[in-house]
Amino acid sequence: MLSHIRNSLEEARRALDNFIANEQTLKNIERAAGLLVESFENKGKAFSCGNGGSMCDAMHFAEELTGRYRKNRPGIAAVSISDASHISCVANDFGYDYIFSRYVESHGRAGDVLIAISTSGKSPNVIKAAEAARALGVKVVALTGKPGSALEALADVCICAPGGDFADRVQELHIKVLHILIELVERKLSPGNYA
Ligand SMILES: O=C(CO)[C@@H](O)[C@H](O)[C@H](O)[C@H](O)COP(=O)(O)O
Ligand SMILES: [Zn+2]
Repeated sequence: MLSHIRNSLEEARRALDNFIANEQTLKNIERAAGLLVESFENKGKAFSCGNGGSMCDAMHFAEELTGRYRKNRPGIAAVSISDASHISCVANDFGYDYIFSRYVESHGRAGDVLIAISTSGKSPNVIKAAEAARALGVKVVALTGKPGSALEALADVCICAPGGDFADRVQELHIKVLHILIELVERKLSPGNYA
């Protein structure tokens, strides 16, 4: 048991070390934060979506913008596409592949930002959301695993977080990226919190 615990933590440390060492990745995080800040400053909003653990990440991201991250400040317009009644209706009537894109089509406006999260970069519903966003002029920030995915090809900015053959290490990097994005947005929109 102990060796599995140690191995898992060391694997996570290696994934994080490799991630930090990629200068382009850090620049992409900076660019993604810039897109979010520009959108919020112009009365835009952020959507976030993903499947399974990535839906939890999408929810986590949005609630810390509308609610609270480190310190109190005015709410910021962000919504995760996770309403169960919407998802059950669209999945039932149109198909699971459309659960996110239909929402983006309903609420998306040019200048908004979609945070599209998929560890494989292959989930059809996340890809369709990115396609719907592009068609509307909504900027796409993709969080994926290995570089070269279909989702990356649709993104204005892609933050690739390679983490091996499984989703878990990738997701652990994604939540770090999401927290950094929130912090960068807060630093820009509520600088007093970081004085
Ligand atoms: O959280 C995990 C695995 O850590 C799973 O629930 C995982 O999110 C699901 O298998 C997703 O369906 C994977 O989708 P994606 O990341 O490839 O788009
Ligand atoms: Zn958090």
